[in-house]
Amino acid sequence: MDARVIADEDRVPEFVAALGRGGAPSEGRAVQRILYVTSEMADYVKAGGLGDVSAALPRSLGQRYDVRVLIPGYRQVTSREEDIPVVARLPAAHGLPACELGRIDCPDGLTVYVILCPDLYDREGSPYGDESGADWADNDIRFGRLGLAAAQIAAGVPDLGWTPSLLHLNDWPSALGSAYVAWAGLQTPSVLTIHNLAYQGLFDPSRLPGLGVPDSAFGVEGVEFYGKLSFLKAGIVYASHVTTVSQTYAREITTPEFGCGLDGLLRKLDGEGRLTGILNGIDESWDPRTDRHLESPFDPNDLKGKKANADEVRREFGLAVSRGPLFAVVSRLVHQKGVDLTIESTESIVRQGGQVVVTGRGEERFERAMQKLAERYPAQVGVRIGFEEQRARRMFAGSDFLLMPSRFEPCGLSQMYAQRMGSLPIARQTGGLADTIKDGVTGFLFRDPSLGAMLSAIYRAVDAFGSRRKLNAMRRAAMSETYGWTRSAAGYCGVYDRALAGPSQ
Ligand SMILES: Nc1ncnc2c1ncn2[C@@H]1O[C@H](COP(=O)(O)OP(=O)(O)O[C@H]2O[C@H](CO)[C@@H](O)[C@H](O)[C@H]2O)[C@@H](O)[C@H]1O
Repeated sequence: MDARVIADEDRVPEFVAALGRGGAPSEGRAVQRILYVTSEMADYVKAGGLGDVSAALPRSLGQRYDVRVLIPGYRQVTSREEDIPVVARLPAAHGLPACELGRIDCPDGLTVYVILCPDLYDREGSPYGDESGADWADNDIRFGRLGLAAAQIAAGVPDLGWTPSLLHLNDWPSALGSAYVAWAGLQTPSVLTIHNLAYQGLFDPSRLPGLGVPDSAFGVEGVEFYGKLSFLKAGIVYASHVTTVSQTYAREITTPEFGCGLDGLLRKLDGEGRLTGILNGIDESWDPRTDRHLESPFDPNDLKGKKANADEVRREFGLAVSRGPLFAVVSRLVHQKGVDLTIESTESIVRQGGQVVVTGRGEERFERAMQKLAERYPAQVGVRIGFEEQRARRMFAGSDFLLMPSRFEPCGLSQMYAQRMGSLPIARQTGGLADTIKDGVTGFLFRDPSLGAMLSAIYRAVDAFGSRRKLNAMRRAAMSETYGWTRSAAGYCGVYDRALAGPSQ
């Protein structure tokens, strides 16, 4: 069945007006329908930046398209919503079980379809693993089911009354969706966004039959990656268009240094004009004038309130009262984020009269090393292992600087949140960090992933801290940067429209 034929027949010109946002589409023009497929959505569950993006981008695109979200029915979703009405049933295929499709209508008008399959999703833990951090052993089935559900919806599901014109897939957990579409002979175009190339969803080939991967697809031209099945590679091979979350990262991933073994394939895509970098935005709730989680509001023209937030953060982390600079770390504690460099630089920061507050969760060795620093310098270093957004907000608002020495960073959101809250990022010049921080104007960039390079950026920051005029000028510049979703949404519109127009465009 050609899903695009169905899409053109089913006109919904009243859609935008019904949402009360944007203008009505021009007379007689069909509103294209986008199914945004994701494994995280901050409304319900967030393990990292993908959750933020999935909550904001579909809403932002709602002015132009009829965008609906598809997510697995994790416990965090089903326990939050009273009764989720079942709107369709999706049949089993291969080793992937049958499931029901629920529908949630968010108060702001966004429709979220939920895959109701308690055996796969109703568990205590994160979307990807149990409470100890170990990946679920059946993640191939859990996320194969997500990709297949997307393709089944694209094929047209009886009773649903809605068939997407395009699938927008995100990262490896939904990437198999574009492969299922291709293997079923559907014409529905798909866009795959890579939020992090380092996570590829690799599985043993013994899993192929359960997922219904055709033998012919398991080769270098298809879904095989060094003898394993790669969900992400499947998405890259079969999607109509691939995007990633900054222009610099889009260039970087075509090189062996950042390409995680997929740079050859990505270079080919780039050569065909099928790889695009679109910077993420941040939503409007990140505003120090109105954020009710802060101790005191402030704005670029009146920064007095920032001090009250700093005092509160010091209290919360049990640090000594101080007039020195306060550095924050809000991060997954993993190699990508250069946490080892942060740990190594902390002693120097303390010697210069600074204090460091850390909130994060991740690899045990980094968690332990951070906690050791806090034990060694209890008045200067505070560490909270965990993930709590409100604390993160207070830290961005209260700190003077954010440490983000990422080894690679597809986009990065923390540095944008920090700037909006007047905290100047000290970051490596890579990926989205290079695209969102102006060195010496809104933050401090360094090139080499080395302690020496990071310390020289920290010295520059401490120096700026010594001049109230310079510091406040930089804070004002950082707070005035615009990182809204409008610009990003326009980028996705361009990509969608090209993919919808077909391969020859
Ligand atoms: N302990 C904690 N407590 C509270 N909040 C915490 C936290 N640890 C992290 N966060 C928050 O989680 C989010 C992390 O987003 P990032 O974009 O910085 O990184 P992540 O690597 O997860 O995302 C990947 O996807 C995103 C989205 O595309 C890309 O920006 C990024 O480069 C890519 O690596 C931010 O909202 C941050 O504030």
